[in-house]
Amino acid sequence: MFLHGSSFLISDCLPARKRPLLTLPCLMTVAERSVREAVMSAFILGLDVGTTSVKAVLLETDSRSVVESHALPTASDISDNNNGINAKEQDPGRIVDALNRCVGQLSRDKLQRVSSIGLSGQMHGVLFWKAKSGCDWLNMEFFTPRDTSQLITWQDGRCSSQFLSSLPKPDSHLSVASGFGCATIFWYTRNKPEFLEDFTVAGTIQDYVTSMLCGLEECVMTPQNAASWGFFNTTSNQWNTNILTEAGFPLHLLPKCVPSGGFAGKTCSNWHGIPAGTPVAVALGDFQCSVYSCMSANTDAVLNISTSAQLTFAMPAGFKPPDSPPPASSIAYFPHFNDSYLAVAASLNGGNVMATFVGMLGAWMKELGAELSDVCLYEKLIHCALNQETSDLRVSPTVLGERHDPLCLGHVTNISTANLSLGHVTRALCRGVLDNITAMMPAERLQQAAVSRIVGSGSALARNEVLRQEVEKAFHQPVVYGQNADSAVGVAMLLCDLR
Ligand SMILES: Nc1ncnc2c1ncn2[C@@H]1O[C@H](COP(=O)(O)OP(=O)(O)O)[C@@H](O)[C@H]1O
Ligand SMILES: O=C(CO)[C@@H](O)[C@H](O)[C@H](O)[C@H](O)COP(=O)(O)O
Repeated sequence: MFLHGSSFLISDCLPARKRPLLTLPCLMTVAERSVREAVMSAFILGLDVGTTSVKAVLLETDSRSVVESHALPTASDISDNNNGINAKEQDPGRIVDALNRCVGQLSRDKLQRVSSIGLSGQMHGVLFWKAKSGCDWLNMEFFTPRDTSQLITWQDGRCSSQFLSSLPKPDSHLSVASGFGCATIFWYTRNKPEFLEDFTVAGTIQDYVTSMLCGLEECVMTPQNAASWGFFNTTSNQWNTNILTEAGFPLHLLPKCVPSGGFAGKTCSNWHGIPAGTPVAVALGDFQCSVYSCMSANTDAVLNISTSAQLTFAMPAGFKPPDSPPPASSIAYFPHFNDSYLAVAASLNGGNVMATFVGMLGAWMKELGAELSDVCLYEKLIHCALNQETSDLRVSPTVLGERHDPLCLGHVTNISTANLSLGHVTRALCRGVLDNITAMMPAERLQQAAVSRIVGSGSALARNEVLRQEVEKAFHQPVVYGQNADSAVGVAMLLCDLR
């Protein structure tokens, strides 16, 4: 299997016939490879700070191929702080610890020849920190967070529909939802203003890591991540400062916007062998980077399923989004690269639905006096569902609601005595994830956009054959799986292409 202790190789997650072509070094003998590496220039380090796991890849610049990759779960969810507000927070200490361990697993000799670092990560969320004391650098080798808040993630549900409707109308084509940085800051301003007094800077988790690596006292952010916070106009690439000021928003917490592909600074210290002074790009969105890694034609649609799920296609060059968002639309237009846009059905319910089911079963078993690890549960559930090719059980798995319809939570229908096995339930759950996202982005929209192929990406898809089978049933178009389907690869490829 693909698990090595608690870590896994990204390429190992794909079935053998679909494995990425990360093989250039394998075609060479060890001797040829060391000679080549000795004279070879450099590697780009691509990092993705995801909701469930962090990933690190080394991309060889001359061949533009991935030569090493690792992923590690962050196990950073905080479960005991709910206080009835439907909070979803993560511990940045655990995230940075997983990132340090993940980078530390890459070959040190290659890390010493990293020429630039690119980060992507989970969008929408917000972390607060103190400008001068956001982290401690230990032994001038790695850093740990110091004066920071928890990360309030994109899954956070504290902003009710009523609260959101009390906010000013943004000057943006993107509406604001719970879990969006600006909505969360508004929530603190109105419900717990003293909390904000402890902090001077805010950003996404990937922006925080970038700032700490570069020793910055401010936060710099790309339009990709700024758009995901809300109250940002992607045509002017500016925050809605007038609207926000009038509404009493703490403007000093807004990051400085820098174009996607730009650099934030240089590493302020040696980091796992990467020399101090290595350029670090401003962090990008994981969604855009996963698309960059695997969309090879503008007739491709990309279906990424990691913790969340996105089905997306590229809008034609020159597309300009409307001035304001269409009401309750399940499709949004997110900035990609070079003034282009992606039309996306961004579902809050992707691989996390399966993870919730696994978590629920694990908890039930514990209460009943039996224990099985999550890895074991995934394996058994997938096995059972592979033996149950179809099911008449219907699972609508929107346990987090959706941004366009937050109150539509999950439900199960058509339950009979004959469809209650684990195989039926898992099969129906996986089908439900696909039914939901294809309802958000109907087949006609894909046809109108002349989409001729679906490219599947994301490790929830790569690690779950039942989900892949349901993908293949859900679309008229042929489905292929991304060769280098991962945000960490995407951000490294982008930096390589920008050289
Ligand atoms: N052992 C496993 N077997 C199959 N699927 C898994 C396993 N562990 C996690 N997953 C799936 O992978 C998802 C997380 O994917 P990942 O790429 O790590 O997320 P992210 O990029 O959001 O951090 C989980 O929500 C779950 O559906
Ligand atoms: O909601 C959107 C875009 O609007 C998501 O696509 C965006 O990628 C967010 O980063 C995800 O929700 C989190 O990403 P992941 O950890 O599930 O990969």
